[in-house]
Amino acid sequence: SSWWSNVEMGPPDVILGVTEAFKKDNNPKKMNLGVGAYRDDNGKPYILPSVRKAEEMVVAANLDKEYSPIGGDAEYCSSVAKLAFGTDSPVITNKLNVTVQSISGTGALRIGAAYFSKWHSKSKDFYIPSPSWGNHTPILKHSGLEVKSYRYYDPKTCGFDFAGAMEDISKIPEGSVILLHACAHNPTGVDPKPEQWAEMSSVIKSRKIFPFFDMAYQGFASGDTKKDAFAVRKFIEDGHQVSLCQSFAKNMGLYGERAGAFTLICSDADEAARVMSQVKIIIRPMYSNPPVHGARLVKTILTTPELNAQWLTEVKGMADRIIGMRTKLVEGLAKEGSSKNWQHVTDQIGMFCFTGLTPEQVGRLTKEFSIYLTKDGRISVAGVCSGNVDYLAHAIHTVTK
Ligand SMILES: Cc1[nH+]cc(COP(=O)(O)O)c(/C=N/[C@@H](CC(=O)O)C(=O)O)c1O
Repeated sequence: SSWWSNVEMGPPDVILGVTEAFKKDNNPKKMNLGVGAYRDDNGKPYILPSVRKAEEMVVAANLDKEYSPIGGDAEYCSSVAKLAFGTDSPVITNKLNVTVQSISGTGALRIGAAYFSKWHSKSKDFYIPSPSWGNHTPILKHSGLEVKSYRYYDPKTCGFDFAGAMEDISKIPEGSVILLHACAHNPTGVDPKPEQWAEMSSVIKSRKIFPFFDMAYQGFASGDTKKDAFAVRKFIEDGHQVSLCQSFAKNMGLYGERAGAFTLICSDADEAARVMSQVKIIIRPMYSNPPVHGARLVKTILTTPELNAQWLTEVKGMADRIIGMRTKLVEGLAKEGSSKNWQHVTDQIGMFCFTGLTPEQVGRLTKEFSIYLTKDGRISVAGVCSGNVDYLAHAIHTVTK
C-alpha cells in the first residue's frame, strides 16, 4: 500500500476556501465577499499606481538577485519601523527596535510566535480577541503556545464589548501575552476608541501583560497611517515594550509579494543586539531569508518622498471607497424596506463588516444569490462595488426580513 494511505482529507480553509467555491460558481451575478483583498469599483484587483512606479524604478536599477540578509534588507526594516512608530519616536531615535522582514503578516506572526515560545519565559498563554482572524490560533498553536481568549465583540450591538474586554483583561494572569489588532479588527471591523485604548493600556501595564500587536491594515482603516497606528504609539508612550507584526498585503496591495515585518522593542542597544541574534537564529531554519522583490517595492515607496506622498493618497482612496460602499449598502437596505438597524455597517471600519447574519442566512445568500462570505457573517466590503451593492442589499434584506 502507499506511504500516504493514512492521510485523511482536511477541511478547506475557512477564508481561502470561500474563494475556491466562488470560482466554481458560474452565476454572472456571483460576488466574492470572502477573502480580505481590495477590489476597485469594477470589482478588479488593484495595483496601486505608486507600486507600479516603484516597480519601474526597481527594475531600472538592475539589482542583483543575491540572498537577502536573514533579517531582510536593513533599509527596508528601518523604513517600515518608521512608518509604524513615527520617525521621531524614541524607539527609532534610540534604535530600540529589533525589526526584521517577514513573509508578510502571517510570517511576522510565525516569527513572533516562535520567539515568544522560546524566549518569553513567564507564560506560554496568548490571549486573542473573541473572535479573531481565523489563522491566529493555528499559527500560535504551531509554535506550542496556548491560545485563550478575551471578550471583544458584542453581538447585541455588533460593536465593541469594552466592559467585557476590560473584565477579562483584568483577570489575565501576570506575564501572559495579549494579542491586539492595532486597527481594522478582523473579522468584526470594530475598533476601540482612543480613550478605550488608553484604559486598556493602563490595565495591561498594571497587570504586567505583554502587548503583542498585529497591524495588518495600517492606513487602510481610516486612510491615515498615523491615525491607524494610534494604539501602537500610545502603548509605547505608556512605556510598554510592545511587539508588532506588519503586513503590506492590503495597504500596498502586495498580497502575493509577501512583504511584512516583525518588531520587538528592547530596553537598550546591547539588549537589541542579543535579541536580534536570537530572532535570526529562529528565521534561518524556518525559511533562511526573505524574498527581495516586495521589500524593494515597499522600501522604494517609503523612502522616495513623492512616491510616499502618492501612496498615502492611494491608500486613502482605497479606505474611502470602502467607507462609501458601507454607506451605499445601508442606503440600499433602507430602500429595500428593511426595518432592521444596520448602523453597525457604517460604524465599523476597515476591510470587513461583521453583518450579524446567522450561518443559516449566510448559507441562503450563497445558495440563492451566489454571494460568497465566511460562515460567521463577515463580508469583505472591498468586494462590494456600485455595480453590485444594490444586489447585495436586496439579497441581505431577503434573507433577514
Ligand atoms: C489581522 C490579520 N493579520 C494578518 C493577516 C495576514 O496577512 P498576510 O497576507 O500574511 O500579510 C491577515 C489577513 N487577512 C485576510 C487574508 C487571509 O486570511 O489570509 C483575511 O482575513 O481575509 C489579517 O487579517
